[in-house]
Amino acid sequence: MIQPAPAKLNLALHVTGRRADGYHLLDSLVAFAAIGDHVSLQTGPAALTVDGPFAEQVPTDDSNLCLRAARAMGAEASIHLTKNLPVASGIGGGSADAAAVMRGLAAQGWSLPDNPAALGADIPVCLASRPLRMRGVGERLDAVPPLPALPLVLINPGQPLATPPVFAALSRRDNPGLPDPDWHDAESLIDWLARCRNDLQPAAISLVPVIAEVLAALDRAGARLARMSGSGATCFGIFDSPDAARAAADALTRPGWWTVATELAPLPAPGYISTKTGRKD
Ligand SMILES: C[C@](O)(CO)[C@H](O)COP(=O)(O)OP(=O)(O)OC[C@H]1O[C@@H](n2ccc(N)nc2=O)[C@H](O)[C@@H]1O
Ligand SMILES: Nc1ncnc2c1ncn2[C@@H]1O[C@H](COP(=O)(O)OP(=O)(O)OP(=O)(O)O)[C@@H](O)[C@H]1O
Repeated sequence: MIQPAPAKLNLALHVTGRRADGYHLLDSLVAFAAIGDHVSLQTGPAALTVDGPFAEQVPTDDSNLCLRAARAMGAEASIHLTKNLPVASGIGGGSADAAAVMRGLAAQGWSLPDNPAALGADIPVCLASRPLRMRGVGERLDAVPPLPALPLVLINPGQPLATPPVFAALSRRDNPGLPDPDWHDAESLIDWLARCRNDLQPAAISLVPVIAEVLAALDRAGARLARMSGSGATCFGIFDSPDAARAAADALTRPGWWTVATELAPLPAPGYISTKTGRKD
């Protein structure tokens, strides 16, 4: 059984506070791209094999989030991961993989872990794998108006960036939350997004300055809006048409950069999981 593990995009991400345990309170519009990793699962002794363009950057020992997800469900599974997404890149690769394993095992009758977020703050939203407003430290998920088709270019400049140092480099942690979700087409969504930010972006640029170059390159290539996702370093640009996105991706190919033209993922197929209820849709 093959499960998609689509790339997570924080189209907007506001940091609104910090809990006593050091985790940050977020308010984020999260969506998923039509590109991602894949996991396939077979019953059998716990094992992991990995292929794909970024296979060499992924740990294959017990620390791999695929194996940790299976273990958290008490399941024995032989897992094959195709790693198409850059690692430590702000698009949730490891969380998407773990969520895909959980979805696959749940479809085979295993129960989801009591607290999927224990493996990563992004796992609840990746389990749902549909556009949502994410709040708290990732556990509060609310529906949003349907998102329009969005032609996208994703660029990762080839420098892995771990999440904790980006949060640590924040200069403010008490920013206002997102404006009320209010869009009905691509134009109104872009207008709404332009009123939002990624509060982690300046902190990430202070650690990996090439992120600013990626954003400027997306702007120059005609992006209607260019922004970093998550804790970086991957950035996305929104374009007027799939042709414009493809042309920009061709023009923005640089040695060491991962550049892809894509779009938002279609809504999840039957079988995806709502974490609030733990039921299959
Ligand atoms: C930045 C986001 O990608 C936005 O979607 C996520 O909030 C991060 O999700 P994630 O990578 O699954 O994060 P985790 O593996 O749970 O946390 C990694 C580290 O990031 C910091 N962290 C993470 C999430 C959060 N709300 N506040 C934090 O301060 C903590 O130092 C934590 O130890
Ligand atoms: N299946 C996996 N895929 C990617 N990374 C994994 C996996 N399992 C464990 N890891 C480890 O998790 C770390 C974070 O990787 P990941 O790609 O999830 O980060 P990220 O893209 O920054 O995620 P986020 O958007 O949630 O911040 C990596 O340094 C890697 O060593």
